[in-house]
Amino acid sequence: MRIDRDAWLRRRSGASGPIDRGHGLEVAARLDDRGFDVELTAAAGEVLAVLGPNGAGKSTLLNVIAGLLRPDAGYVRLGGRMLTDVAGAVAVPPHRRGISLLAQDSLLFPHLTVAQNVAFGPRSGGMRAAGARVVAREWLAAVDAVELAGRRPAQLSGGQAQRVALARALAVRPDLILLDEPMAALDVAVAPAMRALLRRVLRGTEATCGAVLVTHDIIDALTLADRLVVIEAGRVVESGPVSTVLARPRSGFAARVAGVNLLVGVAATASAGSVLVDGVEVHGRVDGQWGAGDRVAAVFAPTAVAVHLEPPEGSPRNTFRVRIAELADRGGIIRVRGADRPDGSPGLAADLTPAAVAELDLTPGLPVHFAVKATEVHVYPC
Ligand SMILES: Nc1ncnc2c1ncn2[C@@H]1O[C@H](COP(=O)(O)OP(=O)(O)OP(=O)(O)O)[C@@H](O)[C@H]1O
Repeated sequence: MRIDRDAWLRRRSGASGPIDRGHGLEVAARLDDRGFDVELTAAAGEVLAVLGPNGAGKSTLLNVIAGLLRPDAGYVRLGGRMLTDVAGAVAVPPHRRGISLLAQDSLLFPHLTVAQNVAFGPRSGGMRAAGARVVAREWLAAVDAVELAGRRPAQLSGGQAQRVALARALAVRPDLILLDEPMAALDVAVAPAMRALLRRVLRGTEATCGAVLVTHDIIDALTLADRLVVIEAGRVVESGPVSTVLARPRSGFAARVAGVNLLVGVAATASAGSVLVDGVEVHGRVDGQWGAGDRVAAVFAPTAVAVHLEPPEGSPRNTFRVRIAELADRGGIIRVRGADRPDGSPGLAADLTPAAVAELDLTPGLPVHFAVKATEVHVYPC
C-alpha cells in the first residue's frame, strides 16, 4: 500500500490544511575554508536525499546539522527550535538536538548486547530500565532483529549490525535522522534488504521523524526520498522532487546520474526550440518559456544518438564533433563516451550495440560525429 505521505504528515501535525513546511529543517551555513555555502529546507517528516560528487560538502552539511561542526556564519533550525545560530551565539550540543546519526559504520557499543545498545538512548533520556527494554524490543521488531537481542555486536554481520544501528537511532524518537551513506559499507547482496527496510521505516508510519540521506546512489534517492538536493563544490546546484530533478537536470552531476546528455547554453530567440551551446545551434522540442539570452538546457538520451565516421549530410539532425574517450560495456550495450567538453562538463554519450561498434571500428581517441534528431531533444529553461 502506498502511504499518502502528505495526508499522514497532516495527521501527525494535527493540521487540516496544507502542511506547515516552516516547521521542518532550515539550514543556512557558510564555512569559508571549505568553500561551503549551502541553504536548504526540508518539511517536517520529509526524506531529503543529498547527492553530489566526492568532496562536494555532503558530510560537512551533516556535521553542521548534527552540531559537530560550527559554521562561520548561518543557522540550523529544526521544528522551529534554533539549534545553531552563529550571530546569536546559539550552539545546542549534539546530544540535545533531537537528531540521530546513522553512519556507514554501525558504531555499536561492543560491550553491550543488541537490546542494551538499543535501550541505551531511552535510558540516557531518563526512561526506567523496564520501559527502555520494551522500547528496545519494539524497535528491534520494527527492523526485524528481535532474534538478535541477546547477541553482542561482534556476533553480527554487517547488515545485521546496520539494522540494529537503525533501531538504536530511532529508539530515541529523534525529530530528524541523518543517514550518511548507510548502504555503502554493506555487501551488494545485503544492501537491497537494508534499503527496503529503510523505506518501510522512514516512509511508513513507524518512524515519525524527517531524514537527510547522503548517498552516491541514485537508487537510494529514487526509492527513499521525497526530494533531492544536489551539492557541487559546496553549493546547492539542484533541488526539487526526485523525478523532476532527473527529468529536467540542470547540473552535469544530475544529468550523469539520470543517464542523459545535458548541454547548457543560451537562447538565441525567445521560446524557440534552439539553443546556442559553444556557438553551435542545438534544435529540439520546446518545453516551457524563456527570453532571448536566457540560460536553456538541451537534454537527450544516449540511446537517441547515432554515431558516424563522416559528418551526416543533408539530414535534419543535430551533429556534434566528438573525440571518443572510452567505450564501456553496460550489459550488452556499449556506452560510447566523448571527451569532456571545453567547459569541463561531461562528454556526450551514445549507446550502441556491440555489432555497431565493431562495424564502425570505434576505439578511444577516434574523432567521430554524434547525430541526434531534433524530435529526440528536449529544450527547457534552467
Ligand atoms: N576536517 C576537514 N578540514 C578541512 N577541510 C575539510 C575537512 N573535511 C573535509 N574538508 C573539505 O571540505 C570539502 C567538503 O568535504 P566533504 O567531506 O563534506 O565532502 P563530501 O561531499 O562528503 O565528500 P565524499 O563524497 O567524498 O564523502 C572538501 O573540499 C574537503 O576537502
